[in-house]
Amino acid sequence: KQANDTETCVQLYEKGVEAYLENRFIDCVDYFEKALEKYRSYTKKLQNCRLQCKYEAELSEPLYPVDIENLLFYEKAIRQTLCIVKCKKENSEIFGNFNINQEMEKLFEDQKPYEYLHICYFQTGDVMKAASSAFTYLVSHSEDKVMQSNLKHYSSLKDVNMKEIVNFEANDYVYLYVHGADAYERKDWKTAETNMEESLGAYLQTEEEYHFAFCLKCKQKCKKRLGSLNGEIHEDLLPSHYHYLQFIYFKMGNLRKACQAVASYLLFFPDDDVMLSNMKFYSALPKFQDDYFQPREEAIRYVQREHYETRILKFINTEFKFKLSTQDSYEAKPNFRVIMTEKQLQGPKRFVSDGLATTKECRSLIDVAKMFAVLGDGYKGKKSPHSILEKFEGITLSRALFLVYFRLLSPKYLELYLKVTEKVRKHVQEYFKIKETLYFSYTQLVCRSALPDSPKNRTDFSHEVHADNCNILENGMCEKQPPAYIWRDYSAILYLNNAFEGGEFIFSKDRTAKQIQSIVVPKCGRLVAFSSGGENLHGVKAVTKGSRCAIGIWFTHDSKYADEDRSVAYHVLENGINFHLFSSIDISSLKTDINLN
Ligand SMILES: O=C(O)CCC(=O)C(=O)O
Ligand SMILES: [Fe+2]
Repeated sequence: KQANDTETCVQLYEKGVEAYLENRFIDCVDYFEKALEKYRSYTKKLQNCRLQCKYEAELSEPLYPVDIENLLFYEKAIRQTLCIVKCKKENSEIFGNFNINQEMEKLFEDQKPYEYLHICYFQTGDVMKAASSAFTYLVSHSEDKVMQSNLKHYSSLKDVNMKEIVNFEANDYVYLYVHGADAYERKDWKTAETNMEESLGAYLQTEEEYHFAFCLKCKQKCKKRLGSLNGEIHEDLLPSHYHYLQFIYFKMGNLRKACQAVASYLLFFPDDDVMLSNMKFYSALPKFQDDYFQPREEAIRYVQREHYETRILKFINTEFKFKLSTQDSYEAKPNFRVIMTEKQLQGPKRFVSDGLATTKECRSLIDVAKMFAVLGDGYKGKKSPHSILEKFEGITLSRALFLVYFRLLSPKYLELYLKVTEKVRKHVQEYFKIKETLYFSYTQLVCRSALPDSPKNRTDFSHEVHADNCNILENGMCEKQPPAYIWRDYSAILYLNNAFEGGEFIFSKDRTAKQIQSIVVPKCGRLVAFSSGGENLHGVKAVTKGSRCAIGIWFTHDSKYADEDRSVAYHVLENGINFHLFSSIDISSLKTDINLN
C-alpha cells in the first residue's frame, strides 16, 4: 500500500501505527517517514506564516496613534494572530482542514513517531536508522528507561557505529554549536569562530520562529527546548555563545570583538565573576580602547525584548485578577416592542423600541466599557470627537475580540455583545421589511461622560446634528461623498443606561436643530433605529452629568463593507482560541475571573 499525497500527517501517523500493530514493517517505515516529512513541511510553512505575519504586523499602520498602556503591543499581536489564521486558511492544502489538533501536534512535538519507527527500522534491517530513531526519541525523553536499553542494545550490534548516530530532529544550530565547541577544544580558533557565529545566528533565527506574542508564558519552555543539545539541557545556551566567542576572538587577536562578546555576555549575567575578571584583564591590555565594551546589537535587542516581556507578563498576572460584581436579582423580560413609530417621531424610516437588552446585560456591557474602554477607540485617535467638554470612551468589536484572545475578557462578554447586536439587526430588518442582506458594517460601544468641571447649563451638543452616510451642505442637501461613510444604509443605537443628565437623542429637520422633530430619552434596552441618509438628521444633546453608554451599530447592504471581525469573533467563540497555533503555550493561568454570573 502506498501513502497517497493528500493524506495529512495525522492520517499518515495513524496508518503507521496500524501497520506497526499488524507487523507490516515496510509500510510502517513508509507511513511514519511520510508523516514526519508532512509534519516538517507543516511546521516550516507555519513558521513562514508566522514570520511573514510578524513582519506585516510590524509594518501596519496603528489603529490609534498613541501607544496607551502598551495596547500597541496587543494590537500588533492580534494582527499577527489573525494574519496567521488567514495564512493557514490560504494554505489549506498543507494545514488540512485548518486543524491539526493540539493532541496530535503534541505527538509530533514529543517525537512519538520514533517510538514506533525505531522498531520498524530494526525489523526491516536498517539498524543504523533504528539506533538514530531511538536516540532522537531519547533527546526529548532522556529518562525513558525502555528507550535507553533499546539504544544500548542497538549500539552493541556490529553494524551500528555509535559515531554516526544522529538526532533526526536536531535544530541547525545544534550541530554548529557542537562543532564549534569541538573546534574550540582543539584550539582551531578559525573553525570555532565560524561555527559559533553561525550557531548564534541560527539560534536567534530559530528562537524568532518560536517567538511570537502568545509565547510570553511558554517563553521559559521555549528556551528549554531550544537549549537542548541532543538531550543535554543548556539553560544558558545563548549567552554561552558569547562566552566561547570572547575567548576565540581574543585568541584570534581581535580584541575589539572579544570585548564586544564580553559586554554581550554581561547583559545576561551582569555579576558573573569570571566575565568581570576577563573584562579587567582585557581592559588592561595595551591595545585596548575605551569604546570596546559595546554589547553586540542582536544581544541588546534580545535582552531588551526579554525584559519588556517579563514586565508585561507580570503586569498581566498581577493587574488582571479581579472580579466584576454583576449579581442582579431583577431580570427584565427579554421581550421587546416598538414604542414609537414614524408618526410620533415625525419623520420617515425611523422607530424606537424597548426591551432589547435586560438590566443585567446592560450592566455587563457597561462594565466592559468602563474596564477596557480606550479613549476615543473607533474615533481614529480623536479623544473627544464631538465635544471638548466630554470624555468619549469606546470599545469596538475588534478590541473586544482581542481582549478575549488574550484572555483578559471572558468570551461570555463577546458572546453577549454579538447576541445583543444580532437581536438588533434582526429587529431592524423585520421592522423595515428589508429583503436584501443586512450586514454589520461597524459596531461600537461608547460612553460619553461629562468632564467634572464642565458647566451645567450647556446648550451645545454632545454630537452635532448630522446624517450618518452623507455630508450636510449649506443649502440643506446631503451629499453622499467621502469622508461620509456612504456605504452605511441603516443606523441603530442601543442604549445601556439612564444614569446621567442631558444626553437626549434628537431628530431634527435642519442642521442647526432649530426644528426638532422628536426626542428620544435613552434608557437600558431602548433602541432607536433609522435609515442612514439625509432624511434622518439627528444629534445628541450635551451630557451634563454622569456617563451615557450606548452601542452604535451601522448596517450596510454592501458586502464589501461587512465587518470581518464579526466572523472572526464567531470563529473564536465556536472553536475556542486556537492554541495549537502557538504550540506548547499555556496561557490558561492568565485567565481572569470575570464572570457574567
Ligand atoms: O449616541 C447616540 O444617541 C447617537 C450617536 C450618533 O448619532 C452617531 O454616533 O452617529
Ligand atoms: Fe449618527
